[in-house]
Amino acid sequence: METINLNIEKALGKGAKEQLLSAAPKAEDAIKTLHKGNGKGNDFLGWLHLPSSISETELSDIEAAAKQLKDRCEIVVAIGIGGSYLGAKAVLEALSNTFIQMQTKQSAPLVLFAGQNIGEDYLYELQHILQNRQFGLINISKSGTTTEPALAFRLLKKQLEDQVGKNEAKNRIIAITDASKGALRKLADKEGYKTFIIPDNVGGRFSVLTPVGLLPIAVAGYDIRQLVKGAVAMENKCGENVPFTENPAAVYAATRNILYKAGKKIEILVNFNPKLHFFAEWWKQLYGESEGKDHLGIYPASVDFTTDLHSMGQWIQDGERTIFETVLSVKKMKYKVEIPADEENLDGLNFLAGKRVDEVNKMAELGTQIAHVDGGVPNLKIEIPEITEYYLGQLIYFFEKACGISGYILGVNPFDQPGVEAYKKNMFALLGKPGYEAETKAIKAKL
Ligand SMILES: O=P(O)(O)OC[C@H]1O[C@](O)(CO)[C@@H](O)[C@@H]1O
Repeated sequence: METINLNIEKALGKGAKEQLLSAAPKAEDAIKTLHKGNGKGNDFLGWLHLPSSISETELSDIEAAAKQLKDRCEIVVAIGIGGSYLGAKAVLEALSNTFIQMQTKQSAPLVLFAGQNIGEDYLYELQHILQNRQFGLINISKSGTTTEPALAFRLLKKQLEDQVGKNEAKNRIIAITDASKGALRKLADKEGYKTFIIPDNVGGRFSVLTPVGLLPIAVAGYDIRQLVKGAVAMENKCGENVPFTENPAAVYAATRNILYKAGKKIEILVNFNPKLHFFAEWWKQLYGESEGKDHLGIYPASVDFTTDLHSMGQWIQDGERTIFETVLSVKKMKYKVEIPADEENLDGLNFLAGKRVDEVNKMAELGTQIAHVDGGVPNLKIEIPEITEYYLGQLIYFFEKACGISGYILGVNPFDQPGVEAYKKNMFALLGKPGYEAETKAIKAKL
């Protein structure tokens, strides 16, 4: 099996080797701190050895629960937001047929998502689609108190109970939450739902390799063992005793911090494969919530190329020089589409006849890299042999490990997210939640 490969040749320019080597000690310290568990946020390091510590019993339990839903449901709605949503969404978007919702024959339930927004029309349309369908729910919330998923669950639980009765609904609802705390734990225990636990020491954005991500992925029919296997391979490749230059997570973390110090405040995660769109959304939460604090942190952005070359391409080529790119480059496509010759050649495309579509895409990728580097945009490249469970598992762990290292190099606590509370406090105050009387008064005075 191959491994994903990080290429930083086009990232640092002249003196790259020296720059990288002078950044090595900080990265090595960060790795030591992570592995000793004596740094900031050290009660949230459960992800570090998570892949290699998942047991056969845990995997079988997840697969059995997935089967229970598969046997009963044509649609399963995974309810959650942030880290309780994006990991599963990223993997499913990457692996699924892009037009899965149009397919009439499904070998596994269609996994839809809810609780990741408060869109009334979204929820109305989802409820409408679920009418008279055999559906089930996976309700995911680590805290068990997040408003968005709680609201979606209240609506969908009622609908399910109305459609199949309370007893059968219990066979179709699985809760993934804390072992003892939170409203969801209370509710699940009271109703007698099957539950999975999100370990205390694994933060939401690092939880894709727990049941949070694994259960929806297994329900959709994908091989969670391969996903975990890939993550284990990367856990070894980025291990504590791997020398700096051979540890891709350390090199990535060090490189992005060198660039940040040089004024590159925005990192754009680029894909040339639309299936990776949501992988970038997952990555944005991982890096945004981990590093964006104490008025520090690279702003994680993303684009889908070549689509966005026709919208954001101008800015990237010519705008303020505060950006760098990290390109997710997929080597091998799953399918083959050849461009046909055309006798009339009215579109002038006969020079491409006989080539595969991916050959055109690869030249677009190379051409873009050269143009952007020429335009002053440092370029990192992560080569992914192909989009499979195994390589996605590698990619997930690679980014998680690099995120921990990068956060420590930056000097922040990469494992908390205090800033997210501000909007919640205001929303509750505005909605008049009991207990928020003083905040309600204060916020109303601002209106
Ligand atoms: O799983 P929970 O507790 O519902 O949280 C969902 C998301 O909300 C946040 O806590 C932010 O409010 C994220 O860190 C997390 O991934």
